[in-house]
Amino acid sequence: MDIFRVLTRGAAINKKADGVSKGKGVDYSMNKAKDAKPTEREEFQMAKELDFFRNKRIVNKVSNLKEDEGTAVAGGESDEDAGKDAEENEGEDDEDSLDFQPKITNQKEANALRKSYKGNVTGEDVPLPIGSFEDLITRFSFDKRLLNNLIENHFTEPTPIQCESIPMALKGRDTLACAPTGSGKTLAFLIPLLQQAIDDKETQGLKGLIISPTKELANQIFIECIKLSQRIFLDKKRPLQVALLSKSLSMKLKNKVISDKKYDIIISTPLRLIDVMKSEALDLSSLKNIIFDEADKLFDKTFVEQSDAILDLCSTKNLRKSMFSATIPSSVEDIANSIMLDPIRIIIGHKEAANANIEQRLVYCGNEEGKLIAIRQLVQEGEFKPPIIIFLESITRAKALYHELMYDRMNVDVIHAERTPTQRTKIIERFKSGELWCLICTDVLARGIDFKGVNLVINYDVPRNAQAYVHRIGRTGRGGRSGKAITLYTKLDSIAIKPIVNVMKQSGCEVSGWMERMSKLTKKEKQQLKNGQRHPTTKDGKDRAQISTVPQIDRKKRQRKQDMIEGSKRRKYRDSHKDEEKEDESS
Ligand SMILES: Nc1ncnc2c1ncn2[C@@H]1O[C@H](COP(=O)(O)OP(=O)(O)OP(=O)(O)O)[C@@H](O)[C@H]1O
Repeated sequence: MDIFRVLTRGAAINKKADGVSKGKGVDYSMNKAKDAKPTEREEFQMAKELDFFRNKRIVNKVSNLKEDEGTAVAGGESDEDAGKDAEENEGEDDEDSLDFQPKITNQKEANALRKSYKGNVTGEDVPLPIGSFEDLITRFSFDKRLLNNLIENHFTEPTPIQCESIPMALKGRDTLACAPTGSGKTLAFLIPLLQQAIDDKETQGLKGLIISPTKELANQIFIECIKLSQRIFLDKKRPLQVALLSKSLSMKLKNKVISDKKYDIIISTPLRLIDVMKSEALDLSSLKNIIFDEADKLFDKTFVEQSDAILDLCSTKNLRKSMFSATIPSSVEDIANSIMLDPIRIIIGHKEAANANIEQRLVYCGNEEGKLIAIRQLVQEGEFKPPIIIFLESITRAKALYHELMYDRMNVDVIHAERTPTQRTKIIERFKSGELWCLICTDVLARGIDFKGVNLVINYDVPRNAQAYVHRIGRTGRGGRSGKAITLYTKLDSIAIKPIVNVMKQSGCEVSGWMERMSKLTKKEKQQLKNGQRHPTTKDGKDRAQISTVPQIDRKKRQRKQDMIEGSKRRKYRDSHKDEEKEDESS
């Protein structure tokens, strides 16, 4: 069957005459522009307490503020000019010129606000949340340039996690924060971090460190941080400096080509940071804040030693620590309590639930062959609407599905740990621009990555556990949009599927009687899952059939053809990317 033809029929894409997207002038109907308004129906469907992104127009007073200090944000001026303006404007942000009234002034208002978004905040002496970004001005002398940068980027109202965690951080409190995927946790830690770096302008050297488990996520946080730190100068000549600890920067730091005193905020993966620290190329003695994004990942068995090592390297007294994730198991809470001082615990919604904007579905496929058939059925029924992400449990299986769908002439590519950083970045760019419709990947992309318009997530293989499920499906339904997640399972997944059913229940999905009954894990099954044994008889994944519905003989022929195409592609790719590869190696 020529899946491609069916796919293009079912995909419901609008070919725009004016070609909005970068790629081939194709715009997915579901891939809305950043500031596109939801339809009335969508708006209606969004439960009030789940509308984290109340798209209120920029309040008048804030737009007045922008006009008042237009020079500091006007585009096209040189950094130096901007620096002068910024310097001249300093001290003007007194309360007289900005008579904003804070929205949340007392405990009663705070309680009502928390109830509206199902926020549960506990700890000693918990500060009031903010009800709007304006509240920051009156309560914390928030920097006008930072507020402008928020507005310029269309961040006009804080999301619930931002309402809570920003004041906690600005009050200097350690925080453990859990909020749904796609609900704005990145800004929740970046906004106060930037404000604190501005407040602490006398200090030369690193003040804030953000640790992220993957390069892709570190890069994404860096980009957000750059957006918010535009045109902010700490004194006449010195802009607020943010850096991603890339291979090339770490080399420069090690070789003393760049002074480590240059940066105010650094974003890094654990290993890269430890590597730089081993060479004593980064001084952490002025560090005031450390943030662990995807904290449960950073404190699980893969990363815990590295995260501990990082904490050991941070010698500053009164170092403020924060942990953020969409899933915080109790083991991580225990760690948080052991390393933090009087932490405040913020939970938005239910701790083990998925984002409620995501429609979740399970599809029973009997066996491996059934999974491919299910994909083809989704295509035929018009449900396979790009952009789509498909998750698999291993590199081998991701590659196999990629070849299978390529053979069906679908517009797919694959990302896993064996692809080079350049390849990964390129594929992500193509997917973001709409040029690539379907991204196949392993769990390397399961966490944190913000692809705005993803329509559908397919778990081709059942995720390892409930947390992995929540993060994987969280690549859709982000920023207040709705999304769909389909999990394919076979008879081998009879145990592994149970935690997923439980997440569906916690997230308010309708769960049928049989699912309800099957969701209960026996003691033995719990132990099995703990040991990584996810189906009743054999060790995890070992006897899964290969991904293919094609007879052996055809498969071999097809493989030979595929190898030739791949070989030729690789040669072409190598020729055209020689320089980049060299750069990768040297950086
Ligand atoms: N106050 C806001 N107003 C409008 N959009 C926002 C706001 N805060 C964040 N966003 C947008 O929401 C999207 C999701 O945010 P973010 O990536 O921080 O989610 P997250 O909670 O960290 O998700 P995950 O758990 O998957 O990492 C981003 O596109 C971001 O730009």
